[in-house]
Amino acid sequence: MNTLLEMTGVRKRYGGVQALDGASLTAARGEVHALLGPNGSGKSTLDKTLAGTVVPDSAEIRIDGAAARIRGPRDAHALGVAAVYQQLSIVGDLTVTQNVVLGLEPARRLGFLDHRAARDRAAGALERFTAAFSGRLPLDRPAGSLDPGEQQIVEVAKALAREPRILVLDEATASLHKEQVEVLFDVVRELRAAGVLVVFTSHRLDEVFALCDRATVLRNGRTVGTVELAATDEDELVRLMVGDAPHRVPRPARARAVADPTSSPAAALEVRGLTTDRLRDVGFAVRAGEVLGLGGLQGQGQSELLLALFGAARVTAGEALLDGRPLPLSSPARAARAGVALVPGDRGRQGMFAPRPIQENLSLASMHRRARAKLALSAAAERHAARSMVERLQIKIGSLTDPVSTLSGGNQQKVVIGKWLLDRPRVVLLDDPTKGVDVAAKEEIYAIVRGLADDGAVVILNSSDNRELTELSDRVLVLFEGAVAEELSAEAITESRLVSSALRLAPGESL
Ligand SMILES: Nc1ncnc2c1ncn2[C@@H]1O[C@H](COP(=O)(O)OP(=O)(O)OP(=O)(O)O)[C@@H](O)[C@H]1O
Repeated sequence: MNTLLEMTGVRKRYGGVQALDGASLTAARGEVHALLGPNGSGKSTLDKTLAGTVVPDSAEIRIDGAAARIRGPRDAHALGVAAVYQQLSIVGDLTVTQNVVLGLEPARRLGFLDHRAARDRAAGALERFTAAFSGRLPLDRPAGSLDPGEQQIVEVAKALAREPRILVLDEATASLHKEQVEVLFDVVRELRAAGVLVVFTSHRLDEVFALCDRATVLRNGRTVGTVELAATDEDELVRLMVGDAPHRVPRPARARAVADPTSSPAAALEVRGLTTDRLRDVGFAVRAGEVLGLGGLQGQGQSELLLALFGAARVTAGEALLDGRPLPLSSPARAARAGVALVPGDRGRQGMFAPRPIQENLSLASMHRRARAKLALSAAAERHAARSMVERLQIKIGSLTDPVSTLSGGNQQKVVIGKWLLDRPRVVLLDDPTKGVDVAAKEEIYAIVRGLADDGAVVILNSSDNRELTELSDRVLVLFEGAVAEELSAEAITESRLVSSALRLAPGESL
């Protein structure tokens, strides 16, 4: 093997948490190497150690056989390491070009930045995303005006402009549309052919199998093994990731009675003619105990529909009835009081209060309900409820009183989910809930969602993961351009059918 990178004995402690406890990683040039592990196992910390944004307590790093001292991002850049994280670092007010050249040192002429050279360099990096992509990124627009997927692409372009020999992609596909993921993968394959080492972190095992050559698995801050992906399967990987603990909650024979109109009660939630800036005349009915999936290409109004039902979009026409009574669509506070909960996809902005303690975040949703019942929320009750959710979702924390911002990405998302599920809502709106959540916790979340439905809640699920839609939905509405284009009944919900419905609706729109 043509080894390019060797990291051994990497240790990092944050306060009471031993994030890395002697982790190691050995990878070759011209390889796409996956870094896998449950939430909080230390993947991001290892990525950041390599990129110089985390300084480890101890580590031995060799690049191309030579000892490497990485004490900051500049050291990493000098050694040819560039990294892309899920949290964007682009500056919204700067143009795409300015962002891509940020941190590079473009030629200076007579003391001034040579903007043409900078622009050429940015264009060169964006060019790698194939003509289809770069043509769609307006180089002179403020990057803040682009959609999250495009912003993520700018981030990758920024890393490529450094012409790295090691590229770290840490959950870099999380905000991309499927089509954008494909283009990114083509770029990664080109880099591999050119001898670059790509270290790829993702919770999407389908992506890992599609793209990577080998995988190193971390658990509790230690490396538990490195495998050739061609010689392994998903079960083996999951076993390595979660150990011998039972990780798959057996799928209960879900009562399909809800799908049988003759045996089920009338619709609990009825939506009629719902129209907003992005929705056109959306109508459907959901029974209590039913999980309604939302499918289609991403960005066709699925998130908007959930926001509208949560009172967070400007509804210009239409109405929703819950158990025959009008559901207030004018504010999230009123929707929440009526028993509607939204588990948002974008946890950073909508789902939590990052600087506040974990236990407070877990109990915020239920607070108003208890206050209304004139029950004083004792600190002990808050702690007890939070503790049980932490155990159920295996949220990896130091202490319940630590700020949420200290948790790993996937564990933050678990807090957002836990917060709403503690409240036993009547209508549960899930917007890509398990993005970035590890396989074991995903199964636990699925079990909780099914449990809520079995207890009679109305569940509406938007997911970019077709497998998740097939696992959970009793029925799927396929959306296109803000309208319901097709309805798939239980028997028709397969991954291939979901993909073909989405694509068939948008001929020529696959990018
Ligand atoms: N800045 C920080 N302060 C305190 N603790 C931290 C900090 N960053 C990470 N940790 C802790 O270190 C551990 C490892 O976190 P890390 O982000 O590396 O995990 P991960 O494997 O990338 O998780 P995920 O899959 O959820 O992204 C976690 O328990 C996390 O809470």
